[in-house]
Amino acid sequence: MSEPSIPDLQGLWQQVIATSDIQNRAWLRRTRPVDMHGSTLMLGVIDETTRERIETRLRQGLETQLSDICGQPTHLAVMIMPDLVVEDIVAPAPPEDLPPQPMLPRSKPQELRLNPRYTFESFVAGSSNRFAHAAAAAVAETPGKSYNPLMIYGPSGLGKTHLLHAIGHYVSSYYEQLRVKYVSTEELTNDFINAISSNRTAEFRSSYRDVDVLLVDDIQFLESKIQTQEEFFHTFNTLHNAQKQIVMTSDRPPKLLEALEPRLRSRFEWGLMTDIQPPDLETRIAILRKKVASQRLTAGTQVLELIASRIPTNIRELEGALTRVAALASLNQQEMTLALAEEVLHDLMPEDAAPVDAQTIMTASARYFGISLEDLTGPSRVANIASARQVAMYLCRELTELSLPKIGAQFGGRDHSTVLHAVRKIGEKIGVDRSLYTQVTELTNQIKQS
Ligand SMILES: Nc1ncnc2c1ncn2[C@@H]1O[C@H](COP(=O)(O)OP(=O)(O)OP(=O)(O)O)[C@@H](O)[C@H]1O
Repeated sequence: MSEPSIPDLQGLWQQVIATSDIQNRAWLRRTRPVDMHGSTLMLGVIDETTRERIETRLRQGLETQLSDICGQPTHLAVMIMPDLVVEDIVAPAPPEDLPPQPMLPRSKPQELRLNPRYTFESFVAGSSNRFAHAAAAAVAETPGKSYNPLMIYGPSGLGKTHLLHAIGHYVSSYYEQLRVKYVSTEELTNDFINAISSNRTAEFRSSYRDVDVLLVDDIQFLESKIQTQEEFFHTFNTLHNAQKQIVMTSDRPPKLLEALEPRLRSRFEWGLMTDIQPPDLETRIAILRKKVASQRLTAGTQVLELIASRIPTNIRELEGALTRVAALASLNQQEMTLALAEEVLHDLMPEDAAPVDAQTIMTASARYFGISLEDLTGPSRVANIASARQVAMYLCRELTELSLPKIGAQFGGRDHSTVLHAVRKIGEKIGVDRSLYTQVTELTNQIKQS
């Protein structure tokens, strides 16, 4: 290979940045190619933190990418150059009011109430979601500048919320000055109703309009809520006029949100609409593989293939099945074998099982645990009642397509974070508490057969 001249080097490095995973790009913008010696690219970085990141986490992937582009094995030599000018390799440009370099990642999921697991890093892109993933990544990189609004739609459990949270994490990590707000449409509606009843609409407005990125989940729940639609219409206009980013998810494309005001529907179609389809088998296996790695589990390819082939559509169910297989393996202190996976899947997915609703799960749970439905949905914190309630919430999340706020509403108007806590707790506990595992399995069977 003849050595590329310096301008070519910039082009080469931009190609590398463009084909890197989104979560790495902010780091790569803190670098600049300086020279090429033989097959070694000298890379300048602005500080020690960036050097360390590249040396410990990114080097291998970057060298593979470089070698692919150059057509021969190519290596990196990284050096700190504090005076490095990095603006001109930033593409596309960040919003004007930002400094040219991204801030160091910082995490504020607590304030934002984002699920820390829902990041771009943990999202598997495949043919069914590639476009939505790329659009979300573009919006996260340059909020308000690429597609506005961005609307991601598709059936339940396919990663829409995951992508919305990933945008929130990315923007709040790399653009310190930008204010991000994430809400479910149920919360938005409740906030609005509370604001009206307590005469605090001005506060409501500023909390939704003084933001740079507004992320609204499950916008289909605005249907038929005339007053909230009216309010959201003005919020939308204010933000859009100010080039603030709006991202929404929905279970349907805007044109099928029939009970939505036409002027709102048409605004939702202004920017980019992108759907997510059920993942193909390979993507499902890749998702399982990623989950196994992140939870430090061990499972052979055959086991993952079996789970992925049995659960063809909903990714939440896919994860639920893996959790159960892992739980039984842990209880039995054995590997996740094919036989064990078969056993769990047989219980979880009997042939011809009809879809179940929350009411069925709640009635069956109350009966199974010998408590009343009132207790299940009431305020009691007595241990056996609270535990039954958590199991019922867990099963509602696993076996239905209801969102966390909707499940909370079924259980006496509880907050979505209470449901999330229950789902996580039961998911973890079934791996260490055999009697709980048995209860959850028996109850699932009863629900599926009812
Ligand atoms: N491509 C993916 N890679 C990794 N995990 C995924 C992917 N898609 C979905 N998941 C996981 O599947 C689960 C369900 O996804 P999510 O809650 O985002 O679905 P959704 O489309 O928003 O569904 P709903 O409309 O019911 O809220 C989550 O735990 C999410 O992390």
